[in-house]
Amino acid sequence: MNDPTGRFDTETDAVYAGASASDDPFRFDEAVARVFPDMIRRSVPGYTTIVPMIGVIAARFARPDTALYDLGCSLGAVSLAMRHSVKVHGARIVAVDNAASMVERCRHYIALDDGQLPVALQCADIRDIDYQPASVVALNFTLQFLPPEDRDALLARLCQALTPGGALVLSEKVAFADAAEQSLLEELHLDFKRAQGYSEMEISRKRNALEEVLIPESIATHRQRLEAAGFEQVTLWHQSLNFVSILAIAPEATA
Ligand SMILES: C[S@@+](CC[C@H](N)C(=O)[O-])C[C@H]1O[C@@H](n2cnc3c(N)ncnc32)[C@H](O)[C@@H]1O
Ligand SMILES: O=C(O)C(=O)C[C@]1(C(=O)O)C=C[C@@H](O)C=C1
Repeated sequence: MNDPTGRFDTETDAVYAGASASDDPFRFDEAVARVFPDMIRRSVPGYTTIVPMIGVIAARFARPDTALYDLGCSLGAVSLAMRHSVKVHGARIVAVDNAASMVERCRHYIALDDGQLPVALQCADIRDIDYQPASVVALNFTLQFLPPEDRDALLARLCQALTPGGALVLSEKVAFADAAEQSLLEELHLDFKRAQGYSEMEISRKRNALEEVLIPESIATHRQRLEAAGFEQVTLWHQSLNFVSILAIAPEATA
C-alpha cells in the first residue's frame, strides 16, 4: 500500500523535551508544524495505517466532478493519500486548515508531489467555509479539537454537502464510559508513547497542554451524532487503543 506518511521530513519531536518548554495550552504553531510527521506517528497508534487506508476508501467512494475534502489537513498526508489513489475524472481535493504554519508547509509538500488530481489549499476555519458537492470528506483527528457544541452543526452540514452514498471518514481519540476500560486503554496509550521514546516529562507536559484543547468523546456519542446528522451507515472500521476511525455513509438518493 502506498504510504504517504513516509513522504515527509522526519525531524524528531522534542516540543515538550527541553527545560524551556512552555506550559501553555497545546497549539498548532510553528514548533509543532516543524516536527508534526514525527509527533503524530509517535503519538497516535494506527496513524500510519489509517492515512493510506483513507486513500483506499476514497478510491471506492470518489465520484466524477465532485470535491474530496481533507478537513484539518495539517501537512496534507490525507490529501496526498487520496491524490495517489483516486482515479475518477474531474475529482478535485480541497484541503483546509486554520493553522498558518501547517498550511505554509502543506503547500510545499503538495508542490513537491507529482500526483495528478488538483489540490486547492485553504487557510480557513472548517466551521466557516461553504461546502461544494463532495463524494468524500475526511476529518482525520480534527473534530476532537472543535468545541463539542460546534460538532453537531458541522457534521450536519457535511452530510448535506455529500452526494448520495458519499463517505465521511472520522478519526478521533475517544474516551470510554466504562472506567476500567478507559484506564486500561489510556495507560496502554501512555505505554505506546514510552515505547516510541517519549520521556515521562514529555508525556505529562503534553497531556496537560492537551487538557481542554483535545476533547475526546465516546464511540457511542460519535455514532449518535453521525446518525442525527443524517448518515445512514456508520461503521467503526479501525481501532487501536483509544484511537478510532469511523466510516459514515450518506443516504442514497430516493427515487
Ligand atoms: C491532529 S491534526 C490533523 C492531522 C491530519 N489530518 C493528518 O492526517 O495528518 C489537527 C489539525 O486540525 C486543524 N484544526 C483544528 N481546528 C480547526 C478548525 N476549526 N478549522 C480548520 N482546521 C482546524 C489543526 O490546525 C491541525 O492541523
Ligand atoms: O492524545 C495525545 O496524547 C496525542 O498526542 C494525540 C494527538 C492527536 O490525536 O492529534 C494530539 C496532538 C498532536 O496533533 C498529535 C497527536
